[in-house]
Amino acid sequence: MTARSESPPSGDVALDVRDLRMRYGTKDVLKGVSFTAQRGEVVALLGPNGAGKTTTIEILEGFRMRSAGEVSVLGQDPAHGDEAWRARLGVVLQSWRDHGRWRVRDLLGYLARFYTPYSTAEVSRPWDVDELIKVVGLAEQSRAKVQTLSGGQRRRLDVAIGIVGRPELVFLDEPTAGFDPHARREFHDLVHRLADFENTTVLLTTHDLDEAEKLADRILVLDGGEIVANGSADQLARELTTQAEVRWTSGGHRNVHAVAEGDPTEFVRRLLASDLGVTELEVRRASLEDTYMSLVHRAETYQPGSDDAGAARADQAGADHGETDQDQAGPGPDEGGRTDQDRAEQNEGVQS
Ligand SMILES: Nc1ncnc2c1ncn2[C@@H]1O[C@H](COP(=O)(O)OP(=O)(O)OP(=O)(O)O)[C@@H](O)[C@H]1O
Repeated sequence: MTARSESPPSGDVALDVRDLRMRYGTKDVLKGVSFTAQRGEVVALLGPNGAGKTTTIEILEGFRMRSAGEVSVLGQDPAHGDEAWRARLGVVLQSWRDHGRWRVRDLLGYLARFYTPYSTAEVSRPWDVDELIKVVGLAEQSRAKVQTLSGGQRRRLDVAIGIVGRPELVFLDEPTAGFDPHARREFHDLVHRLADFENTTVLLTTHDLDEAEKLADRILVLDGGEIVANGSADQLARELTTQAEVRWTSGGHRNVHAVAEGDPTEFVRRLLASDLGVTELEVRRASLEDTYMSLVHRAETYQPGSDDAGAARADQAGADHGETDQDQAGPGPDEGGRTDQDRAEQNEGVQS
């Protein structure tokens, strides 16, 4: 591993990842991933199955050796992290099935004791077990055997185990998989509490865009081995998909027009000024899900040298030129950039 070539991160930086690369055999899974996370920041790592999220987290936790790149986790290279450094981290893995015969409180109490030597003037370790049990919503199950817990309760226990040492940085790999909406909301409150009151940095992976939007200060989208987006949910929706959909009814037909770039106001103004007899006008901004899908789609179809790239571009061109009758009847020129899905919706709108 090379020495750090740039200045070390400031004390407010919990995670500093530069040009991280990971190769399994001949397969490059991470191709130069760079990002930082500040103390107290909640960062969500999104990406399709197999994008390399778990690999990234495992490298940052020190469980997996990277192929190349520079990584600093709480000021330490995880490849050389000692016990004292590890005590400052919390880890919640995807699945963990063990200690079934232990009772919830006994297990947490047992694990908590390992953190006592790592208590500092700034951070008192471990977490008081009874308080922690309340915080994660397991007070009623405190005396229950772990094997009797439901899936959601079990996941809460996983989280409790991950934070019992009052970590400064928590890695959560798909923490709410299997949660019901109530448990999910309680978990979100817990993450906010960790970040806001304990100044804990949280790096979580999720497939739930709604969750990423609600929880994360910043969203990283990993695809094709690279970070293809990095920003708040609002920034991603604003900067990456400027697309909006204008829907209206005229002459008994539903219509959809995708405004790919800029402000839909001008289109709407022309629409209303036209003699189309417009009713039920609705302007819908791209959601985070739209943004995410278009990002991943873009990253997957536009890889240089990929056999699919030409076909994908041809598809895109087809979509751009695939004007429907309704487009021609519309109030102005097509802003272009529609996807196949948009086109399908348009056709559906025209025919309905
Ligand atoms: N130990 C390993 N040996 C070889 N290949 C691996 C190994 N671990 C992961 N991979 C491969 O690396 C890629 C990234 O896997 P990873 O588990 O990091 O993705 P992920 O983004 O977490 O996926 P998911 O959303 O499905 O959990 C996948 O193609 C996977 O098959």
